[in-house]
Amino acid sequence: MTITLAVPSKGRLEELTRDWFARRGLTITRPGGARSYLGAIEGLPEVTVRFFPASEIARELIRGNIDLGVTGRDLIHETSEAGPEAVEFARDLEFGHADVVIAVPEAWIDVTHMHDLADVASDFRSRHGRWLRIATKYITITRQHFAKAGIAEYRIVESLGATEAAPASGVADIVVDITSTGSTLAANGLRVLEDGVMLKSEANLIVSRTAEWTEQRRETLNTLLGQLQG
Ligand SMILES: Nc1ncnc2c1ncn2[C@@H]1O[C@H](COP(=O)(O)OP(=O)(O)OP(=O)(O)O)[C@@H](O)[C@H]1O
Ligand SMILES: O=P(O)(O)OC[C@H]1O[C@H](OP(=O)(O)OP(=O)(O)O)[C@H](O)[C@@H]1O
Repeated sequence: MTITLAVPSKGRLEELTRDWFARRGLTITRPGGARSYLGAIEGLPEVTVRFFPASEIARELIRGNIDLGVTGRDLIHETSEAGPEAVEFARDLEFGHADVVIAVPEAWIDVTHMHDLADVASDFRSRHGRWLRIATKYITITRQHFAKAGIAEYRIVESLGATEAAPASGVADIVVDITSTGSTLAANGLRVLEDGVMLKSEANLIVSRTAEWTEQRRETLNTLLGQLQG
């Protein structure tokens, strides 16, 4: 029985995913070229490969529309609070490492930890006449983390790109974003809080728990996972 494997269609994860499979003897082909969204694995006709953006892979795994896929752990957590329960993280692929972090302007010298930020947030409105603004595309993760930290006095400014520029341009006060080398944050005069790592992420081979797993389809999955061992 056929199962569907979703592979990132572009960006940093695409080539690394193909390399990872190739090192385990499995060649992912894309016969229609870079604009085609359908592929295959040589020698495994029961696996259909589909190419999607990494964020769509997360969404469709959670919904059960695809059976397994490669995407970043952060995107599963961000897509829905229930995301992590809807999937099984089957293999850490050991690339795409990055942390979702809270960063503040370097000039905020007294703000080094979340409890300092809580103080800033609670005073912000009386001092500045508005709520503390957080620029991010990680809305779900931010809400969850701030709720756990007991911080409710803030506003999210949704950012779809160049998040780190938001404080300097006056669009927001602080940011929640993904970082690996830290150079983008540093270049924009931002510093990660000492307890400001909200999530550690990496590329992962992820199995949907909500897909329809008949015995035969589970067998195909196990054959594929067996080939990817080691
Ligand atoms: N600097 C980085 N270093 C390593 N991994 C990163 C970095 N930035 C993002 N990632 C990871 O890459 C994945 C996102 O890939 P990509 O940006 O291709 O996503 P996408 O949803 O396809 O993109 P787009 O937003 O352009 O549609 C996420 O899982 C994220 O954790
Ligand atoms: O900590 P760093 O190594 O500086 O990486 C962080 C940056 O990477 C991502 O952006 P993007 O997808 O544009 O990646 P790019 O910076 O690699 O182009 C992310 O949104 C950060 O802006």
